Amino acid sequence: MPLGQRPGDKSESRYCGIETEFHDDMPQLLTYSLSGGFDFVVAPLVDPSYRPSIRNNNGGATILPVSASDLVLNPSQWSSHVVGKISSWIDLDSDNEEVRLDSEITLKQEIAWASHLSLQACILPAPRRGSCGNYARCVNQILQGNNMQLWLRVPLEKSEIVDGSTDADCDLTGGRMLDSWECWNTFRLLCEHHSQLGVALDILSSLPCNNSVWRWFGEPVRAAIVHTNSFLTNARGYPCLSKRHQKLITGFFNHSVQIVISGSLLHNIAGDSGDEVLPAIDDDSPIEALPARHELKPYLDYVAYLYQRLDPLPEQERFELGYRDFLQSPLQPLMDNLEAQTYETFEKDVVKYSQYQRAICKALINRVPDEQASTTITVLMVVGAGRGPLVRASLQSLCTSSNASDSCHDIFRHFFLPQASNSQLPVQLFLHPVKSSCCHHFRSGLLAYSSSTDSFNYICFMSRICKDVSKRGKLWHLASLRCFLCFCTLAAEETGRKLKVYAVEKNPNAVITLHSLVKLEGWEDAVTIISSDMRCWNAPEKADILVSELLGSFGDNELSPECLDGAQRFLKPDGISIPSSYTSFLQPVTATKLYNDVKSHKDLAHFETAYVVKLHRVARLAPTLPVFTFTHPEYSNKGNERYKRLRFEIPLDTGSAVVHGFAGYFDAILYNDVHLGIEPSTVTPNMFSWFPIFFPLREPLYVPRGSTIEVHFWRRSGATKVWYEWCVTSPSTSPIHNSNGRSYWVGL
Ligand SMILES: C[S@@+](CC[C@H](N)C(=O)[O-])C[C@H]1O[C@@H](n2cnc3c(N)ncnc32)[C@H](O)[C@@H]1O
Repeated sequence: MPLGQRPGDKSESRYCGIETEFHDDMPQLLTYSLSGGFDFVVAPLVDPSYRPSIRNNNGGATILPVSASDLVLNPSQWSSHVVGKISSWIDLDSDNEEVRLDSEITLKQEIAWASHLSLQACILPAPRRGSCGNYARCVNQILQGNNMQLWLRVPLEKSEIVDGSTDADCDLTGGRMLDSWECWNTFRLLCEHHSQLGVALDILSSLPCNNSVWRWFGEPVRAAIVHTNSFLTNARGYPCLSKRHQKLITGFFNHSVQIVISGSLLHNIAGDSGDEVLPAIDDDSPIEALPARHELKPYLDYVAYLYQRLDPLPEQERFELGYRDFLQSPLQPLMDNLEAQTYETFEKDVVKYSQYQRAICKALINRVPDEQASTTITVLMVVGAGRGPLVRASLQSLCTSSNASDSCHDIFRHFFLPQASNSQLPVQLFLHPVKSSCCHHFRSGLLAYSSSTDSFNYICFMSRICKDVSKRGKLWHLASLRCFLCFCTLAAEETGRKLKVYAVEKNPNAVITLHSLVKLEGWEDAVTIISSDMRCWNAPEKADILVSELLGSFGDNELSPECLDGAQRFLKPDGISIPSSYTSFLQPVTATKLYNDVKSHKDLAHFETAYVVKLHRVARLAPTLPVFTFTHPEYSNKGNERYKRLRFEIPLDTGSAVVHGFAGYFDAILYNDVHLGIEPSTVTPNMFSWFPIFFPLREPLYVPRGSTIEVHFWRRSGATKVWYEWCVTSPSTSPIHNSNGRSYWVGL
């Protein structure tokens, strides 16, 4: 039975398993575990006393001493409720040849039996020593001809450095263990990063430091085995986990990692009768219910409590679930014409347009003093207008371009946000009639701030107000002075600046929409539509303000610099560009899933291509560093080619790590203090127009503890295209990726 109902969560981490000993009555074992509330068992399939050589020497039975015939459960029960546990005694790198051979035979026999049962996964015991070459060879061989997932068991353990030891030392049983991640890394390297090889992490009572733990979130961790001796005891005698353990388990829930409880009952909970809930097995089950309470139920209950305590997934996260770690080709809005569907998605991002509107508003106020507001006409050109959202934002900024309106956004935030969830919010007599055209502005302003869980209430609230406006032609209000200001501001078209707008767009399909928008909104007097590439349009006059949104996930990667260089010809010498600058950022990441997806194409070109991707199962190994900055207008002759060398310091306590590539982001200054971007430390909240970009490496880069990663990035251009090249020179050297743009480029 799932741990709980978390709206939007359909991931594996809803299910919790239990590790069991060998039991020759599998149906009974399963019934006991499922009726105790667990969803699956991690169980040995073969009697642990079995040794192939002993059987052969004795000339004994040739059949495996398995826990049950395949017939005792049906195939869907085997595959949904049983994870096989390979015998823990096996030691494929033993110096003792008999043990080694027995181990190899047993491993193969057990996996063959698990495949026959259609199990989804088997857990492999942790390597017994640092040198695990033969173990890895056998597992690799099995992986080549089998669809089953194999999860290598590894303790989540990293001790301090012992004098005379090297980080690569790894002995999981002999007490010299320094970093279990090293052991995992060696094993998966030997198995060539096979996509069916995962990790089952043993969670012990003490945890290594945070940096080293978070490394694992870029690795294919499938299960976290939490031992009962990791649990503390609360005041009532029940098991609970330390704050750090809780945080870790929450991290696992958010990364689709399944929890498995292991060990024996260590908490004596007097008088706890606990109501039994029988599992909902919808399979055609021959299992007879055994209602005995499971002795580890208190541990399960605690894990379920942690799960149920999670916040529901925000609406945006839910919408983006399907995009997590899904590689997409970046858009090429210059070379290609975007489709209606793509514009539709852009236009839903109210936060983005709200930021633009704020920037335009501030620029208008700075450019035209109040006393000249009614006489000065500002020429504003939206270059790359698409279907018109920035034209709308520009015209709406008129309503907020009086000085009083400077604080309009703050008023929205401070006055409405705390009260909007109050469905009784009074709409009272308002001193100033509001034109219905302001209503749209007001709505988008509020929606821009409606990203909290209360968004539904905002919308309800707004629709009530809007209804009032349209019914009576004016809005009534008598609340606080701040609110009065706010409404005055919204109603202040007559005090706002005067604009003449040009909307320049090269996509003829979007131009059709622009024409109908202008007609629909009655903007014919204010807006002129130009169907042209901004780089070759001969403007009839010069612009005071040039507004564009030509940004990609990496800032300049949709060729904003080249387009705006072409457009600045028709910007007045003292004119303003919105955005005024943008900067790209990079950081090294462990991203096994992305690496495997790129590798699955089996060609070089995919390793030399940048992808747009909603990063999820990644470990960010160092803070971001800025890469390329472009400012507009740009009157120097420095051109748009760039080169940057970056040095990333991985915190010492992280330990060693593997880098599969670099995550890229951008931040743009729209105007003065108004910015927007996706760089993690300054990200614009609730904006969803851009996912990060990912630049892969052809070979995963092993980064020993305490080393620096030195990366080189180039932005290069030719007559028809722009492209990036990249390489690593420390701690080891990679080839230069995408030389001359042979695999990936953006068309001019
Ligand atoms: C990222 S979209 C943004 C569209 C719109 N501003 C929005 O926010 O929805 C970029 C738009 O710029 C247009 N565009 C790109 N390069 C252009 C150029 N050189 N001249 C004119 N339009 C261009 C594209 O066709 C596309 O409609």
